[in-house]
Amino acid sequence: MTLAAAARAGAAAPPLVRLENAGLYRDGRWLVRGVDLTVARGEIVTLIGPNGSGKSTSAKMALGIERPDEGAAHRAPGLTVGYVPQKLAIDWTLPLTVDRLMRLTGPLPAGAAHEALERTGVAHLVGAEVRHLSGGEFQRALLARAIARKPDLLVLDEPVQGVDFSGESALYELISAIRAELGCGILLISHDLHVVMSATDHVICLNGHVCCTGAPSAVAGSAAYRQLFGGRANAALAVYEHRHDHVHLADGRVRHADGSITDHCHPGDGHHHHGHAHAEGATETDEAGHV
Ligand SMILES: Nc1ncnc2c1ncn2[C@@H]1O[C@H](COP(=O)(O)OP(=O)(O)OP(=O)(O)O)[C@@H](O)[C@H]1O
Repeated sequence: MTLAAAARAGAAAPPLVRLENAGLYRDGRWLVRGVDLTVARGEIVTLIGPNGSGKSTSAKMALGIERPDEGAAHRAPGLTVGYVPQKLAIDWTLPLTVDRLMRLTGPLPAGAAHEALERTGVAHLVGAEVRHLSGGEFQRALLARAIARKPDLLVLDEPVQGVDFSGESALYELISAIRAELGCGILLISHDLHVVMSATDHVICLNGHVCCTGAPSAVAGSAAYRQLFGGRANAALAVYEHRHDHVHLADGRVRHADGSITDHCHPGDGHHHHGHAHAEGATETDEAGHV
């Protein structure tokens, strides 16, 4: 049964794509190994990890661009995919309009290019030269190109690169809205831990292998994740610590949101307004595991 037929029949959505213990071996080494991931319709799954940790490689195995040397990659029959690659092989010295960019990989139904460009907010740039676009406009044009055929699965490799901070959140909001409208699944690769952690359903943290995986709050609280990202992890973690307005220090004392340190904390002492996490023997750095 095709995906569309399954949806019409109201059948439980099968995974759009699944990697099982997948690994890719090149030039005498494993680029990545042991990757398990599943993306279902309506779900945003995010791959995070340092440079060279195998994020793009894993996405390419999921897409079928690279074939795993061990493990397996499964895609739903008839799956349609929209892909925003991290790098585009474009000759920037040649003229290329946005309209032409939309059709580089094949013809589009009448109106589809306009509709997609409209959805991503850059329809007015249809005749513009791609090389003249700002970072944000370019990413929106690439996103339009990826959604123009209304894919079942969107694979977005660093979709906010070259976009400033305020533009980033607008773009992530747009991506979430598109997920809801198209009902597609999204496999997202991102460096923006802070934003990603609040925008995704499931996080897979890679470092040549799966270092940790789960709901964003669980991954953010894991020691492996914090070791990998250090200070940046703490910033991302702040998203999940909004209920925590104090920290239990290793020596048993309590540091409050206003910076003051007391021997104990009491619900009525005015320092905090919500419940708090008592972490047995927890230090400042692993307290988040108790969110
Ligand atoms: N086709 C290939 N042949 C050989 N090595 C490759 C190939 N593709 C990627 N690599 C290497 O595999 C490793 C993982 O690359 P990958 O692009 O998956 O990392 P990434 O996590 O997406 O990194 P980044 O955040 O820098 O984009 C890197 O060391 C890269 O140089």
